[in-house]
Amino acid sequence: MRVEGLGKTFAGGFEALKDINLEIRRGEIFALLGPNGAGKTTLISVICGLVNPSRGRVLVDGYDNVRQFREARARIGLVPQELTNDAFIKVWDTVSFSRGLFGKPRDPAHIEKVLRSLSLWEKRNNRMITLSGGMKRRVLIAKALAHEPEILFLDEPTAGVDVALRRDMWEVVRALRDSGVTIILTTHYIEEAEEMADRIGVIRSGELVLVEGKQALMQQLGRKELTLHLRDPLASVPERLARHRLTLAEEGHALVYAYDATADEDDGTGIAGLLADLEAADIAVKDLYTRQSSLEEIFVNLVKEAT
Ligand SMILES: Nc1ncnc2c1ncn2[C@@H]1O[C@H](COP(=O)(O)OP(=O)(O)OP(=O)(O)O)[C@@H](O)[C@H]1O
Repeated sequence: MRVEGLGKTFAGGFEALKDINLEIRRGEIFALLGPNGAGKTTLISVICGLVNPSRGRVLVDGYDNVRQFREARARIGLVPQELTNDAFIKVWDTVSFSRGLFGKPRDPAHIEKVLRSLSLWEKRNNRMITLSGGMKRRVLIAKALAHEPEILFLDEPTAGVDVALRRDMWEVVRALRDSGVTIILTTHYIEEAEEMADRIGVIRSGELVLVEGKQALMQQLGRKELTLHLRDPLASVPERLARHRLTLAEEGHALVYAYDATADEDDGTGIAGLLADLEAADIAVKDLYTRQSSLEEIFVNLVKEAT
C-alpha cells in the first residue's frame, strides 16, 4: 500500500495531515504511534475511504482508493477504535452481514474459520449484548475479516483491555499476520509496538516524523548502559580508564559506562577492554548490571526533539 503526498485540511482550516508519504509492505505489522490528536485516526480514515483527502492519493494493491474505491476497499478491513455493535444482533449474523456489505457471496465456511480463530465459535448464537467487552472487540475483528481483506487496520485494538486479554489479542494479530494479512495498528502502548511491530511510524501534529524498522530503531537510538558497583568508592575516574567513556555515580560508589551494543570493539574500548583495564587498575567490582533504552524512552525523546 502506498500513501503519496497525503494531506487533510478540515473545514475550518485545521491541517490534520501534512504531506504524508508512506509505503506499507505486504505481510508486515506496522505500528503507528503518536500522541493524542496527532492524526493517526485521520490517516487511517483517509486510507479506508471514510474521510476525503485534501491532497495526495492512496494506492491499495495498485488501486487508487478514490477512483477505484471498490477494488481498494475490498482489500481493506477496519477495526474501529470505538465499539460499534448492534446490541440485539447475534454474533454470526453481524459477521455474515459485514461480508455481504462488500458484495461477497455467502461463505459459511469462511465465517466459521474466522469465528473459530478468534475463539468466538461457541458464542456464535449469542446476542452482542450478552458478550463481555473483550469478546465484543474480537467480534469487531471478525467483522473486519469477514470479506477476506488483505490489509487489516486496527485502531487502538487494546485500548481499555486488561493485560491478559491484551496478550491474547497480540496472539490473534500475529496469527493473522502469519496467515498473510498485512496489519497496520495504532497504539498508545509503546509496549505493544515493541512487542508486535516489524516497523514503526511516529506521527506528530499531522507529520510523519519517523518510519523505521523496530530493530534498527532500537539499535540506532537505544543506548546501552553498564553500571559497575565498586567495592571501594573513587574520588574521580582514574587516568588509566580515561579512554573509556565513564562517569562516576552514587557518590563514587558506581561507574557508569554508556556504549553502543552494536559498535566495533576492536580498539579495546568495548566492555572486554574496560573490564581488563579495571583489573589492571586494581579496582574491585562488587556487582554490575546493564540496561538498554526501551522504545518508550526513544519515543519520548523523539517527540521532545520534534517540539
Ligand atoms: N471532522 C473533523 N473536523 C475537524 N477537526 C478534526 C476532525 N476530525 C479530527 N479532527 C482533528 O484532527 C486532529 C487529529 O485527530 P485524530 O483523531 O486523527 O488524532 P489521533 O492521532 O487519532 O488521536 P487519538 O490518539 O486521541 O485517537 C485533532 O486535532 C482533531 O481534533
